[in-house]
Amino acid sequence: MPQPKYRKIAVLGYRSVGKSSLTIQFVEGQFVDSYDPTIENTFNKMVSVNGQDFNLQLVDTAGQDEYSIFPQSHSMDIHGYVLVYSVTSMKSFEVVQVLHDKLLDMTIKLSKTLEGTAFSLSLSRVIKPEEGKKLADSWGAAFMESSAKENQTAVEVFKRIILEMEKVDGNAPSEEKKCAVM
Ligand SMILES: Nc1nc2c(ncn2[C@@H]2O[C@H](COP(=O)(O)OP(=O)(O)OP(=O)(O)O)[C@@H](O)[C@H]2O)c(=O)[nH]1
Repeated sequence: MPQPKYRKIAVLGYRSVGKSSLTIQFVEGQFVDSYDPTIENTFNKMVSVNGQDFNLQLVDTAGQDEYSIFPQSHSMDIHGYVLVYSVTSMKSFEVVQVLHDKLLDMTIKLSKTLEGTAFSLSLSRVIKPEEGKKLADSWGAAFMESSAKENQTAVEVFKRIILEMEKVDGNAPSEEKKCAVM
């Protein structure tokens, strides 16, 4: 069995888009209904993807807007980024684009996924899935929509970023096998 690979992932986005809920759903398997603005939280989780164990360190960052000064720490020792917007907030969709530009200014090789938190509120949806997909394609990033209420979609988000990081490392899997979360 190969040694676990250590990977650090930052979850970025505008305020109140569900970064913490998504991260906690993945790490603890529960949905947090209350809103408590994050300063910064770090979580650890072991996952196995395609027979390789990953020791993940997840940095749930404070919500940012276009005027926030991008913390230097968010560009150091990070292997992958999950950029989160809410499908119900145009502002959050604009902010991920600003954050992506800031990341590009700081880092050369980026693994990233764009993540639309779906909030299961299709009535108040303002960003169509096609728009998210188009933006992610223009970045060369993976794209998905998920709900922090559903464990499976939260797991899927982090599995995708692991696969993106593997691609950047030149370890593109020949075929998708399985993902186990421990
Ligand atoms: N219905 C629903 N509510 C969600 C979902 N994700 C997050 N929420 C709610 O949205 C609110 C904000 O979620 P957080 O996870 O705290 O958002 P955040 O992006 O971490 O916020 P900041 O720390 O301010 O940046 C909370 O009340 C959550 O319960 C979701 O997928 N569905």
